[in-house]
Amino acid sequence: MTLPFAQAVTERTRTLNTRLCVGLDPRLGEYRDPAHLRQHTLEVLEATAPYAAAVKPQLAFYEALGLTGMQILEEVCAAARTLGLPVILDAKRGDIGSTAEAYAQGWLTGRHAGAALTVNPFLGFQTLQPFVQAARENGGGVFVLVKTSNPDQADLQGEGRSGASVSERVAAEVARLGAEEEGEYASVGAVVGATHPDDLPHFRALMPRALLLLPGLGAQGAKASDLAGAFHAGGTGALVSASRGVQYAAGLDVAAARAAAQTFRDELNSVMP
Ligand SMILES: O=C(O)c1cc(=O)[nH]c(=O)n1[C@@H]1O[C@H](COP(=O)(O)O)[C@@H](O)[C@H]1O
Repeated sequence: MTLPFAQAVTERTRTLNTRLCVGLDPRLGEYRDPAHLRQHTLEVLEATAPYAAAVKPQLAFYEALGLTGMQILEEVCAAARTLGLPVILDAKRGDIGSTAEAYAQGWLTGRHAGAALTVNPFLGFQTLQPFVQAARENGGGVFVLVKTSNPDQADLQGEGRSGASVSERVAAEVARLGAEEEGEYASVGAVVGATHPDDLPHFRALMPRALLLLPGLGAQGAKASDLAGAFHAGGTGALVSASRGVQYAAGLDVAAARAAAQTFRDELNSVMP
């Protein structure tokens, strides 16, 4: 039987001793044509899979190629499933409830059952419900944007008049949703940028049963050695993702992508609590 997303990730972290999430964000400008992009992306996926606890295709790069891109995305997801790799669909979706239902149907059910989706809570906490429900019913997961990795996140995510930042209010909702579920980690996780290492223990404590997704390793400047605060004892509870830093570690060299994934994995392992 297939494990639900959060358990599948945690199981893979323990079995393979890795908490790296390989991001697959293929940029057409790096390639001769979409066929070349497809081939390289699938090669990077296969080469880095042994070092990865999960894989995270960013939908924007596939959507940018229209129908061809969507076909490539489906192939990437199917290849990941064949390799036993949990898939995080990075789409940052969010909309009023009835529209959210359609997004949830498209990305968390059917062929994408068991996958996780990044979701944007900006329209209100009720709008998270269709995603959470679809994830729970289909053994999937959601990662709610709590504190994103970009420098200008504080425009909206910083402290407001109540004293609690928007990030902290979203974190409280993630914790509340997680508390509704049984098991070690809940289906509702959270994005917290790896670029905010000093904040990680705080958010870890605010969302004790959430799987945290930490983007920003490599290209955005985050360092594996600063990220221990996101993990629980035993080195579970978080995934650290790098996209450009793996896929384009040295141009299109697939061996370099594999080596970069291995190095990130080892650097993370060396600081685990
Ligand atoms: O949800 C995400 O994964 C995400 C959240 C965030 O706060 N910052 C962030 O960079 N990301 C995604 O993580 C990836 C980062 O790519 P690299 O900077 O190349 O590793 C991109 O696909 C981003 O969309």
